[in-house]
Amino acid sequence: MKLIDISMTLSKETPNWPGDTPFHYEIAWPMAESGSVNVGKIEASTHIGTHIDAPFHYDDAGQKTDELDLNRYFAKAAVIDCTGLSEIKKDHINFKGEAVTAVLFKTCAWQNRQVFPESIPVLGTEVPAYLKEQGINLIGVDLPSVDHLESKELPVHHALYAQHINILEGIVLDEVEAGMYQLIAMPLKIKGGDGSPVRAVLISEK
Ligand SMILES: N[C@@H](CC(=O)c1ccccc1NC=O)C(=O)O
Ligand SMILES: [Zn+2]
Ligand SMILES: [Zn+2]
Repeated sequence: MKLIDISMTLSKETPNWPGDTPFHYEIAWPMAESGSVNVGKIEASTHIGTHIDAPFHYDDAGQKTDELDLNRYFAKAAVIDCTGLSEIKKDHINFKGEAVTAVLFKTCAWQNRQVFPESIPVLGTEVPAYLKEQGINLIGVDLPSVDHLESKELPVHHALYAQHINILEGIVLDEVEAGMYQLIAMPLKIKGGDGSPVRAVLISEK
């Protein structure tokens, strides 16, 4: 069994959404003071690095992070190569496989993870309904958002939500071949949360 880590490293270099809270880690209580242990503390946006959006992120009445169904984040996943596309259309989504519930889009459009990208590819408006028909309840992107970065209406977030499809963002798929995998990307159990960083991994089916 081969585990493939598809998570971003969290550090002060991890780019945050413009204006949002950057990642910060420090040792709040060093061994020299506590006498026995180093104890760290962290501060960050819940939308930093590799993370999931809880529906509460885009709907006041939506599910919170601690209310999410974890089965969605332990899923048979198809990685689809969309490298070079500026809009991902229904026709690009061709996976074969039984019981696939997650689709991960490999765009390779966010190459330098030290900086926030200027523009990113997005999903076509017909894609969410099509994915729902295929039994998909989670999508993942190797990008900081599923919508255009300057969008305030977040039409793709809402179109996915209308089809009860959850969102995973900021995965790293550069070295991952298109194909079938088992995905594990568990959110933290943050009470009332709007999202959560995750440690996302794939297990190769080969
Ligand atoms: N939709 C993005 C985050 C996002 O839109 C955002 C994050 C922090 C501050 C503002 C944001 N969006 C709109 O102004 C995401 O899900 O990570
Ligand atoms: Zn997010
Ligand atoms: Zn999002």
